[in-house]
Amino acid sequence: LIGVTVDKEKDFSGWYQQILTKGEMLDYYDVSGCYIMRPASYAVWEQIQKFFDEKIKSDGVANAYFPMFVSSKVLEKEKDHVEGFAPEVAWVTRAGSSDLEEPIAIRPTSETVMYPYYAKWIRSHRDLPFKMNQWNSVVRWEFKHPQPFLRTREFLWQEGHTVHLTHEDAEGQVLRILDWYEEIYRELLAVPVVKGVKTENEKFAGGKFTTTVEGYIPTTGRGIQGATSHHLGQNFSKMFNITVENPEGSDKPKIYTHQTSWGLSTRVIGVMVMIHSDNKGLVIPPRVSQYQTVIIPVGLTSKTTKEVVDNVYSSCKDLESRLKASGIRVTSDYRDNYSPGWKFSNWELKGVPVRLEVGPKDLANKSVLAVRRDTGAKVAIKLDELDTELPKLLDAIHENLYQTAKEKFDEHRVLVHEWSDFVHQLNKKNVVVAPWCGVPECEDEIKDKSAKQDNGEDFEVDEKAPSMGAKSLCIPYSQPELKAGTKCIRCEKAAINYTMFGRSY
Ligand SMILES: O=C(C[C@H]1NCCC[C@H]1O)Cn1cnc2c(c1=O)CCCC2
Ligand SMILES: [Mg+2]
Repeated sequence: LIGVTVDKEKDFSGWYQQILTKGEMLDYYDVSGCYIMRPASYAVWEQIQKFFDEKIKSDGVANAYFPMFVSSKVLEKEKDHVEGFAPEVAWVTRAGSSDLEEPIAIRPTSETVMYPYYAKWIRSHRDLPFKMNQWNSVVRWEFKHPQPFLRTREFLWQEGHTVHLTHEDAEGQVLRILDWYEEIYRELLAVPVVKGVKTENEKFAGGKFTTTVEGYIPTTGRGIQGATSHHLGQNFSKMFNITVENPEGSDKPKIYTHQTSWGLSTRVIGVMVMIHSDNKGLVIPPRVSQYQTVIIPVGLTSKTTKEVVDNVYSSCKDLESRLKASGIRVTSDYRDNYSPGWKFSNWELKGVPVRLEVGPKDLANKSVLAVRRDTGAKVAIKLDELDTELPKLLDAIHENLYQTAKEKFDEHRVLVHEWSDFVHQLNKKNVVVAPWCGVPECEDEIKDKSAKQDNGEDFEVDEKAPSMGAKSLCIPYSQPELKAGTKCIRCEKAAINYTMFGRSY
C-alpha cells in the first residue's frame, strides 16, 4: 500500500479519489455513481447522526420510516417540482421475469410519500406541531459526472418534515434546524459555513423560501451547498389537503397548515475531506474520527531483550484500555511485519488525529510521544496526565482545523461593487459578495457572463467539470450595510441586498 501519489493542488479530483480509497473511507462500486461507505466514513456519519438526532428529539421530532417506493400517480401529484427533476427519478418496472402493471418510483425525496398520510393523521390543531424525520437513503439518477459523497445516485441523508398552525411557528422551526446544521459543520466537521437564504432561482420550487448553509472549497475556489432548510408555506398542505379545524370555532373555515422540510446528506463527508485533507492523506476532525488516537510501539529492535519488548506491549495495552475507559476512541497497531515508519505513514493516510509513540525510552520517562496529524507537531505527554492532556490536544486540533479553514474562507470571500472586477475575483478562486437587484433574469445573465477568463475568452467546456458560470449561493443573513443608491453589480437597477455568488458544485 503506497501513499498518495497525486498532488492536491495539481490534480484535485485525482487526489480526492485516491485519499478516499487509500484512506479506506470509500470504495468504488460496479454501478456507476454508487460507492461503498467503508467503516471510516460510516463512523463519521454515525457521529453526525448522534449529534443531530439528539437535537431534533429535544425539539419534539419523532423518527419514522416510510416505504422507499412511490406510485407514479402519487409522485406526479406535486407537478411543478417533480417535472423539473423527472429525469432523475429511478423506476422499478419489472420483478423477476414479469413486468409490473404500473412502474413504481424509488423515492428521490419523501414529500409525496409522507404527505398523504399527514393529511390522514392530522385533524385537529391539537395535533400540531406535528414533527417527523427519516434517516434513510434516496435515489436520484443524476447524469452529471458523479463525485464520491458530493454527487452520487444513492445517498444517505435525513429528511425532516414538520407541520405547524402558523407561518411564524414554521419559520422558527426552519431557523432552529439551520442553526443546528451550522453547528454540525462548525463543531463536528470544523468547517465554516455562511448561513443565508436562496434566491428565487435557486430555492426549492415547491417551497416558500429556502435557507441554506454554504461552504467553500479553497482548492477550487468553489462554493458548495452544505444543507437546506425550507419553509414550505401552505403549498403542500393545499396540494395534499393537510388541514385542521379552526381553533376559533368549527363554523370558521378549515386552516391549511404551514410546513417545513429540511435535509442534510453524506455530502458533508466530501466537504470535510476536501477542506482538511492533504498530500499525506486524510485529515479527520477529532470529533467525528472513527479513531481519535492510534498507539504504535517504537524503539524495538532485534537486539531488544524479550523483557523490554513485553513491557512495551503490556504498557501499550494498559494505555489502550485506560484511554478507552476515559471515552477516547483509540486503536493500536501491533503488526510485527511493518516498521514504525511504515505505520506512521499508514495512519497518516487514514487521517487519525493523534498518534502515540510508545518505546522503552518513553516508558523510562513515564511519558509517550504524541504526534498531531494536522501540524505534525510532536509533544511528550506524561503517562499519568494523558487522560486530561489528550482530550485537550484533540480539541486544539479541532480548533486549528476550524480556524485555518475559516481564515481561508474569509480571505476568499470578497466584496465587489464593479462588474469589471467580478469575473477577475472568481478567477482568483474567490466567491463574491455583491450588491444585487434580486431579478431572476439578472441572475441568469450573471451566470452566463461570468463563465469567462480574464481576457474575456470563454473557458473551453469540459463536460466532466462543473460549470464555470457563477450561481448565486445565498443571500447571507449577515449583510454589509447597503447604502442608498447602490446599483446592482450587473444591471443598472437599484440593489436590494448583498448576495454571495460563486462557481459551485
Ligand atoms: O428534495 C427536495 C426538497 C426537500 N426534500 C426533503 C429534505 C429537504 C429538501 O431537500 C428538492 N428535490 C430535489 N431533487 C428532486 C426532487 C426534489 O423535490 C423531486 C424529484 C427528484 C429530484
Ligand atoms: Mg439535484
